[in-house]
Amino acid sequence: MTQNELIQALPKAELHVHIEGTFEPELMFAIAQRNGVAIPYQNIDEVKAAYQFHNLQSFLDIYYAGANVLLQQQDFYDLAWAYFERCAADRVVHTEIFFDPQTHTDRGVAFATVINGLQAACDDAKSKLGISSHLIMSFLRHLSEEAAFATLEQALPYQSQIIAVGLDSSELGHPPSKFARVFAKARELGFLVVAHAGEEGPPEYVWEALDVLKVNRIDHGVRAEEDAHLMQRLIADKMPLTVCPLSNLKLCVVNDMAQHNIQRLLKQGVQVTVNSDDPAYFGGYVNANFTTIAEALQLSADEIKQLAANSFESAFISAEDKQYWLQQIAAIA
Ligand SMILES: Nc1ncnc2[nH]cnc12
Ligand SMILES: [Zn+2]
Repeated sequence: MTQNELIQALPKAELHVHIEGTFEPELMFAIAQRNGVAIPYQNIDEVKAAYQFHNLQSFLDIYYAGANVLLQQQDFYDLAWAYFERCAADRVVHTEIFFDPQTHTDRGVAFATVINGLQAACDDAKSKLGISSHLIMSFLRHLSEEAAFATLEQALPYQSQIIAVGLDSSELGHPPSKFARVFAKARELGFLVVAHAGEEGPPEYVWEALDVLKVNRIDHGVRAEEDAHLMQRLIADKMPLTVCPLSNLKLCVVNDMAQHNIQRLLKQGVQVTVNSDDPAYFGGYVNANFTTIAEALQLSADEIKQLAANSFESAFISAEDKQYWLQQIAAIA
């Protein structure tokens, strides 16, 4: 079996994907047209030409603009369904999907419109494609903690459909500690918690995510490598990092995939996983992330299998389900 055949054959879980970041230009045009919303592009080539980023913020500006065309429940359904079809093609059998309610509610779209559309697609993914999923509601960290509290309040009627809360958007200048109280409240209510930390931000932000927010997983976390004590802590706690290689390359977190630290982190015993983050913007879904690092870093078959196994170890699924998928992985030669 070639490396790419192995990657294709392995069952995988995706734990770091923003549903708004799966918005392919073709679907964006179709939804813009049916909703009568103008977009600042004439055609698909113009869209793709605009996707040149030099840091996180330059991406976020374009990402939030793209989300503006999403208005109806059907739009959120179509967005998520298109993503699930990509999962099926990549043998992603379980996915934990971020959505950013504030990106939509701040434009006057009801919370119910967003979550009902996404949930209907999750239900169909289970019944038609056999893909299980969870939703993770992410707070936008460039907005206030008060706004995050208001969003948490809006989510309460849907709590059974939301496994965790997260923290995303512009990292620098918005440390995890800014959201200490709202995360404490979310934990008290029974939500699991995750946070983007150590993508562009320093190791101190990863410490805060661990010690102040008390996260169950760190999203990105690649800058943790700069702090030896933090590395020891992540390893001792078996703290998952949801790493997104193509994202890191496109947002200039790394300059060259051959320099990406995911293999070093793996070798040191950090529980790293491979994820797509915003695949419509960064050039590929889960398997493209795997194949790109496998080639650039010369990953061994065992390392590739370990990364797939880590995705289930790190998922918010039952011990029985973890065991089942780990056995499936072990059975692949
Ligand atoms: N990579 C990323 N970092 C922070 N916020 C995001 N929102 C969508 N993608 C993101
Ligand atoms: Zn992300």
